[in-house]
Amino acid sequence: MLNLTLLDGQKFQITIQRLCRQLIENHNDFSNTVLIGIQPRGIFLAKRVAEELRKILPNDTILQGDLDITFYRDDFRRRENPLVPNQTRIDFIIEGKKVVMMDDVLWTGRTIRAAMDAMQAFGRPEKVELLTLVDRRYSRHIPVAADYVGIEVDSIASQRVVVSWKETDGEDKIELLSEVK
Ligand SMILES: O=P(O)(O)OC[C@H]1O[C@H](OP(=O)(O)OP(=O)(O)O)[C@H](O)[C@@H]1O
Ligand SMILES: O=c1cc[nH]c(=O)[nH]1
Repeated sequence: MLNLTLLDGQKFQITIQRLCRQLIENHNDFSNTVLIGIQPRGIFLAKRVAEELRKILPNDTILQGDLDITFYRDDFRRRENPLVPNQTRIDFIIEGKKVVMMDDVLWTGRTIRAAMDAMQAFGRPEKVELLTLVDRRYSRHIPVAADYVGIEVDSIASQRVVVSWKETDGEDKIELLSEVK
């Protein structure tokens, strides 16, 4: 396996901060905006973004929840091994709110499609946006585009992008993994 580091350390943090500034530019305060991280790995991004926003806007209430999409996946019945669901934790109203969905990687777009379905159970938002840390370009199976992008990566299907987080993995890092034959 060949591991290429695309982003880490201070540059990783600067990218998160830039995404926060872009959110502030578009949303001003966060009184009508909520952040939703997609389980399992989008929640690390959503929590980090929420933490940074709270530092920049200490007087704002930043609402952040976790959305599990397991039962909305289009391959739910096709999997050989049963999928184990994660927790959904949305303890606020999303009806009429601006929702910023977050996931670490955007690839085929199927996770985001499932997230749109899963979110319907919680009401009708005024608007939904998508923030992703890594956009693997030209690989969509579904017409999904992100409104906020950390980095864009050109890659082939056999490669994999892996995002590591300081909180759980010991360091902030985005890697592109390629199989060497
Ligand atoms: O745009 P997509 O093709 O849906 O890929 C993006 C998703 O893939 C990853 O999850 P995971 O490692 O669980 O992959 P999986 O959804 O393919 O199982 C990642 O954390 C995103 O949620
Ligand atoms: O490269 C990829 C593709 C899907 N999901 C990931 O986490 N990485």
